[in-house]
Amino acid sequence: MTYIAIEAQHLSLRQEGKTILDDISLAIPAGAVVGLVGRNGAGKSTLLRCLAGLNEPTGGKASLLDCPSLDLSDAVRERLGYVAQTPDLFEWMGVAEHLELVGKAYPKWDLHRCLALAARLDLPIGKRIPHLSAGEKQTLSVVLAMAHHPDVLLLDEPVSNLDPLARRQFMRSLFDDEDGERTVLISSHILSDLERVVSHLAFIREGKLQLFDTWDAILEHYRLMTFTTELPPQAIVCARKTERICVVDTRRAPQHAAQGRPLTLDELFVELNA
Ligand SMILES: Nc1ncnc2c1ncn2[C@@H]1O[C@H](COP(=O)(O)OP(=O)(O)OP(=O)(O)O)[C@@H](O)[C@H]1O
Repeated sequence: MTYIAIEAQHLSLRQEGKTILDDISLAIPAGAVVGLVGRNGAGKSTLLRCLAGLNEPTGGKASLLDCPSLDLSDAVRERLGYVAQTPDLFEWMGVAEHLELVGKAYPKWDLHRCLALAARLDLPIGKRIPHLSAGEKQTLSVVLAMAHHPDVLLLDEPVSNLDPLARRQFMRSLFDDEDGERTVLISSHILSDLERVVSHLAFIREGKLQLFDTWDAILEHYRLMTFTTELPPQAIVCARKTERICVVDTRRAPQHAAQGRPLTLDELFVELNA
């Protein structure tokens, strides 16, 4: 039976009088690859940090593999990989030393896998950290997060500095057969990359979870159509009523299933943030 690998229950975070996460509830089944999308400042990094136990929420709770994020057991830590938006590297070290140091912290560290991944992603093993480009630093963070065969991966814009070839290689490496079932939550603004790999999408806006659904369901059932008052309100995903445009989940309005047209992920993003 599928279990919930990543969970947020009524997660909220207020900082300096501002609401950053607003009552987010999300249950991600094991094996899902979830794209986390939203505009700049929507709260994606903060949500990932709360899930990883790096930020303490002011309300609600987060858990990974059934373990509270704020009190992760060593066993769960060993099954987790996290890539921060800004790589957190030791500037005085070299790439090889980094791999060795982090490897010692993980009993399941796989040197063969680490070197294979580094080669596949063109990581210059011999360089020192200050001499790495932004993309190379990001690649190193990815290798560090993945070489111990994590079951859960939290990835905060891991490909933003990578060129298209490196991005493709990285996306492929997420699905290495040898790793079996892995749950991934990945934030990215590069929607075309997400389209190729995700099973689910989570849209976040101003700290609120707007939408969480499978990509297949979005493709099959979501339609962009003219807004009319005949549409059942519960079927309307979002609407620009002044322009008489809305997105409808036709599972909740089967009588309107032939109206309008399907949307691309880019279009859905625009409508949800209009
Ligand atoms: N320490 C902090 N104190 C106050 N506000 C903060 C703090 N950290 C982040 N914020 C605010 O929280 C909001 C969410 O930030 P977050 O970094 O989670 O967004 P994001 O969706 O990851 O954005 P981006 O796509 O630009 O990376 C932003 O408005 C940001 O300014």
